Amino acid sequence: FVYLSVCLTKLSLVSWPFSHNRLQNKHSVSWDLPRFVKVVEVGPRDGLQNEKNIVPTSVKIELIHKLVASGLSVVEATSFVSPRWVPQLADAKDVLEGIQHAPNVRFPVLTPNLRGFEAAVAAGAKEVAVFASASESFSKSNINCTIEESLARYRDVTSAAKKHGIRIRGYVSCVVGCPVEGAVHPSKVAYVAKELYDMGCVEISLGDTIGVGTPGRVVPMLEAVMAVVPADKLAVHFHDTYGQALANILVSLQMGIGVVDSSVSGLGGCPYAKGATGNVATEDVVYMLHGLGIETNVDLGKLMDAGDYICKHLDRPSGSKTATALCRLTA
Ligand SMILES: CC(C)(COP(=O)([O-])OP(=O)([O-])OC[C@H]1O[C@@H](n2cnc3c(N)ncnc32)[C@H](O)[C@@H]1OP(=O)([O-])[O-])[C@@H](O)C(=O)NCCC(=O)NCCSC(=O)C[C@@](C)(O)CC(=O)[O-]
Repeated sequence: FVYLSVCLTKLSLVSWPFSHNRLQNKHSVSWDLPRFVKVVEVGPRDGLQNEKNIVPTSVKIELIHKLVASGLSVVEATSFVSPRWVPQLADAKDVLEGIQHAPNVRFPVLTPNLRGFEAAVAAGAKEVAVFASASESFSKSNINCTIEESLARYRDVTSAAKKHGIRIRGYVSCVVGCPVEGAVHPSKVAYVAKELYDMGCVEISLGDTIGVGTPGRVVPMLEAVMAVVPADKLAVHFHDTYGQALANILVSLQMGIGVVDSSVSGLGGCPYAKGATGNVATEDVVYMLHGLGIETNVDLGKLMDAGDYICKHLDRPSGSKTATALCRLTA
């Protein structure tokens, strides 16, 4: 009986979407949620970049294929950064050349400078991402330059990308807090986001790199950014260090965001952000979105298969609460 009632509760949570209209409230945050959310899977890049033991290229490629098989249409594959800075991703060229490219699936890769961009294009990249920071200290520790220097580099990358017809995404890190400077003012985030948007980034992903944000801090940050960049050009990227990521995603959706970054099994952490844990788990995000009646085109079972594959390889339990709970139910 206990088993049955747990299953029924689970089913009811998954299959009875919220009535969007019934839940209107009086405040600025609305229950008018999007019908579809694009989930950007960053596990193979953000998830693996911090792993000490080198993951074989073949395992990275198989992981990417499993993620695609689950229905994800954007999988960030790797980074063309200095192998001295991120040894785990030194096989970027082999990963990008080894994956099976499908017509409706995009595989963006991180490029910190023109050199990385050129290497990515030579390996077949059709989409790249540049990554700036809203915090001066984090910019220094992550890419060894000031915010302004990074923006100058990215102007070179974006103009080269335009010539090649390559889609370009921009990240802003430390949108709520910085591991060195503490709280980051929303105006700094808005400034960097607008610069990236103006230079031609078609989507700006706002990263709570160390996962310190709460909805109370995320809402004013988004308000500041949305005053200068349209909401439909924004994505959110939460790490789950303090267990706030799903709450932060929910308020972001309520404010009109329709793109969410996440990492299978909650893998991740930035090598240059001490103490930061993984991204919010994709399985948890998909479970919440489906529970809200929001479509993602992602098959949760197949996604869990991808998570299981990489967790077995890394010899660690999944960081996804959803995957853990559903595995227990079926054990
Ligand atoms: C930007 C640099 C290269 C500057 O690094 P540098 O040391 O200042 O620059 P450099 O020009 O002196 O280059 C150092 C070495 O790297 C080489 N190099 C130079 N560029 C490249 C390249 N593209 N690809 C391959 N190699 C490269 C270069 O040739 C040289 O080689 P060496 O002479 O020592 O043999 C370095 O700091 C770097 O690679 N940083 C990347 C760090 C990184 O990937 N961090 C994690 C990203 S996660 C993040 O930012 C947050 C995000 C996006 O996930 C969102 C969030 O969570 O909030």
